[in-house]
Amino acid sequence: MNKTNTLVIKVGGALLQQPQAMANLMAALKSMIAAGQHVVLVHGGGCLVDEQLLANGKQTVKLNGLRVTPEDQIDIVVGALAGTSNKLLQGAAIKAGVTAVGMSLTDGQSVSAKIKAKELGLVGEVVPGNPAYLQFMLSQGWLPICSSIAIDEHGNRLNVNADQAAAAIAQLLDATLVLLSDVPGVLDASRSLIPFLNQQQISQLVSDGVIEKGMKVKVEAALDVAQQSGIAVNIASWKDTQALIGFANGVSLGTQIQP
Ligand SMILES: Nc1ncnc2c1ncn2[C@@H]1O[C@H](COP(=O)(O)OP(=O)(O)O)[C@@H](O)[C@H]1O
Ligand SMILES: CC(=O)N[C@@H](CCC(=O)OP(=O)(O)O)C(=O)O
Repeated sequence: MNKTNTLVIKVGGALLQQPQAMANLMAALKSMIAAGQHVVLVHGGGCLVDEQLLANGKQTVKLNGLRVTPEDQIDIVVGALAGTSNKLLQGAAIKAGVTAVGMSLTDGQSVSAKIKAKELGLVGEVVPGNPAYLQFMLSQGWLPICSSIAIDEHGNRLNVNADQAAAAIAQLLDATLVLLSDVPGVLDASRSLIPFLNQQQISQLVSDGVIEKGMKVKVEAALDVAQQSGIAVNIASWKDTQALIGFANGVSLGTQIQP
């Protein structure tokens, strides 16, 4: 664990379709917060975005794991991520007895954002900004629940990949980062869990096509944080909440991405 005793936990969107798993996660977070652990929850919601785009007759295009976000899709994306996904998680937190604050990336200038690349449309890249807003909430023992929607200096709403969003928040708070997904961690070509990965092994697995799509974005965000902070980043499943509690007490978890 890091020196600030802060854990940034990112959950992928598939969790939001499983109420029992959300309840289990919130119960685990409640016990961690009661034990004095500071926790920030950053969330995705890619599958809810998919559903809403489909319901509105829109096509989804992804480039290197990132959703191309044209202007005529941004209302739907913001609604699905900063609205439905954020409030589903806040509801689960409140039901579990956790004091939770729903927020998005640019609240209190926590991060600053700009358009990542013209061909991606309204997709943002973010860098750490001012930690004061998050630090205040953590000092109260509250759980900030942060969506991956940002706003740039021109007022444009931007869609940020949630793993990259969590990486920026972890850097902002000098925190330990855990990325929880619907798989036990990074899997090898025969679908076995890889316990440790360094930069060289990651490059090899990416060029072999074993790590691809959303996992490629995730592993690269994890490596970036690990190398900048010197603290390993773990990729694991949100299904095993006991393992998460164990991790807060020093037990290994999923795949460890090493600096
Ligand atoms: N080597 C790999 N190990 C595990 N999952 C992988 C790998 N390569 C690709 N994936 C895919 O990446 C997915 C996780 O990324 P993503 O869908 O973006 O998750 P999340 O929504 O949790 O961020 C897995 O469900 C799996 O389909
Ligand atoms: C630019 C970009 O790709 N944004 C993502 C944001 C949500 C996300 O990352 O959700 P998961 O963590 O559930 O995958 C998207 O639109 O799907």
